[in-house]
Amino acid sequence: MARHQEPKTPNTNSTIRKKTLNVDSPSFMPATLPVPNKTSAISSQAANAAPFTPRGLSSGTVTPNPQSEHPPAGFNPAQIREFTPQNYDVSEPVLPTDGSGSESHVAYDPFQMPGVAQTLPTTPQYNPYIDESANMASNGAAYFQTSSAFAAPTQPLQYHLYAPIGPHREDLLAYQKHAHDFFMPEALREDLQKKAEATLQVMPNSQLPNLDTYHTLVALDTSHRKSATVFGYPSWVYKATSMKNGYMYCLRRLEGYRLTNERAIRSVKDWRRVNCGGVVSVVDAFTTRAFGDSSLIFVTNYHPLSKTLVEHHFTNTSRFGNRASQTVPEPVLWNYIVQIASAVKAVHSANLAVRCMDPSKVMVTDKGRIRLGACSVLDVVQFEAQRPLAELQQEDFIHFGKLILSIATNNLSVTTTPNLAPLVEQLARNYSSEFRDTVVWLLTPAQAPATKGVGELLSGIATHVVDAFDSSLHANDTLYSELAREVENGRLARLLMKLGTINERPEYEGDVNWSETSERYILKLFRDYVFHQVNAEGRPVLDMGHMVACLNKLDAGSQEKISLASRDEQSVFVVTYSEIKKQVNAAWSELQKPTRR
Ligand SMILES: Nc1ncnc2c1ncn2[C@@H]1O[C@H](COP(=O)(O)OP(=O)(O)OP(=O)(O)O)[C@@H](O)[C@H]1O
Repeated sequence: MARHQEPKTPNTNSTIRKKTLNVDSPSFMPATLPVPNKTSAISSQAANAAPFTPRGLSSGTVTPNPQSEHPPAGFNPAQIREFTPQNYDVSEPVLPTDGSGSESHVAYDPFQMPGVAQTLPTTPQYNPYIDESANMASNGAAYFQTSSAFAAPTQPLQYHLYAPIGPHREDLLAYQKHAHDFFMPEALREDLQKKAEATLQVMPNSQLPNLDTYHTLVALDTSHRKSATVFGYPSWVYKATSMKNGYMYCLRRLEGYRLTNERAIRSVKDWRRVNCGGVVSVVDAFTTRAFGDSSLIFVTNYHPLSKTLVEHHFTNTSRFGNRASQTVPEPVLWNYIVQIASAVKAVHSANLAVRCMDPSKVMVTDKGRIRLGACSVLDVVQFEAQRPLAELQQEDFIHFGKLILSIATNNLSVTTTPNLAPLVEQLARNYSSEFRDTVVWLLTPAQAPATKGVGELLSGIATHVVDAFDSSLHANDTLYSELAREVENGRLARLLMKLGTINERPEYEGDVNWSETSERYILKLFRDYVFHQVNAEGRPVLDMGHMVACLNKLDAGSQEKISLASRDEQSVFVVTYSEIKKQVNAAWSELQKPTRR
């Protein structure tokens, strides 16, 4: 532990002797304030305690002497209920900025909106952010514009109040907060971290070649068995890094494919126009001999840790934790139907056809989120067939129906079953007639010359589209609230980095006591105040809410005062967050200075 030196000229308001500082320490109440009339409730200890009168508030020097102010033995401020907590002490005196030391008792209500105050035009409001407003006048004008249309003066944003953005389901009281209320939910954080890890994963001693501008290939196939049923060629899937931009992409390799017509591969560029949340975006296609054969490569967006519908519903345990059951719930299937219908709409509007909707080529990229994963492949591979677009688009509805039927009946051979009637009948056991009718509609070809359109499908399932839209709005709200919480993290991280470079610095420009002297000493005590407090039993206070609140107030430079006790408990400095902020910035600037020669 570092030695403690008393500062030579600390920038403080007052100094008193004090026994213990803990998180419940009350703010001092100047003797001139009216004493609350609570005689019946006052404890004997509090009644006997000498009223604290701050001395030399404006002197700015430390005089650790006053024996008369030493509290009686056994004095425990934590037991005194009558003291007002430090946060937003409405009776806290406001020190004049001229440093005269005289006190004026302007009641400050931080929740009083200026526009609401009746007496506003005549009574000057105490502005706790006076420093910030000065700064904003110079460099924040673009962000905090004052509209002359409103008569009431605007107040700067109260950063440290840390407003939680709703909607909130739980009706919790203000104090009912846990550490996780301040941070991202564990499940979401874990999911994002796992995805980042998967994205950055590399294969040591990989024998896989570099392809065109793609390097660091990692195989994504979990089985070594390859069937050619879907595309007519065995296919392999890799994750790769682009040399051009450093992003990861998914490469699908069709083994043994020989390109005979250049126009076949050019058809892929039409797929770049399709921008839909239900389709894995197609980026490029090229041929290569890097694998020792003639292979066709499709480049698509990479969705880390995604699974195919087969892996998700037809294997024992899915990535999202639920045991794959024999019957997939109907709401899940409606959700799939809505998402695929939206994808089909986007593809058909781009004058293309999906063509491949095999369950092994539809990706589950997140909980309840699916994407068509192998678009454009059959356009190239079956280019020579030159089938009319209208015919392919009509066929999409049948592929769609077979996909849903396959998941609903837990049967992977639907695509090769000639007679689907028994499987359709099976739907009646577990699903509504509306669901069954929708599947039948998809599977039944239109009587020529009539054609089916995706608009017709969407109006038929409109109520389910609205349900899916509503749950999407809820999911969006939830993520937005999470985002709002995380917004604060960047500021706190910067502040912690600054404090980390200053606190306990072993040496600066030959001065081994640099971090312990002058205003840096206050920063050391501030760190103790934020992170090293103990409760009445001497146990560490691990209240993250306290830490987050302190750092936010420091970042905002609040005028709220706190008392910082020296480690030997002989001195206490009463300082505002605003002063500590100036000290952090001063020490940080000093560290940034060029080296003295
Ligand atoms: N765009 C993508 N982003 C991330 N992972 C993907 C992407 N496309 C496919 N994958 C993953 O690659 C793996 C292999 O995909 P593939 O299409 O080969 O499925 P498969 O079940 O092996 O089918 P088949 O037997 O027809 O090859 C799957 O786990 C799938 O989740």
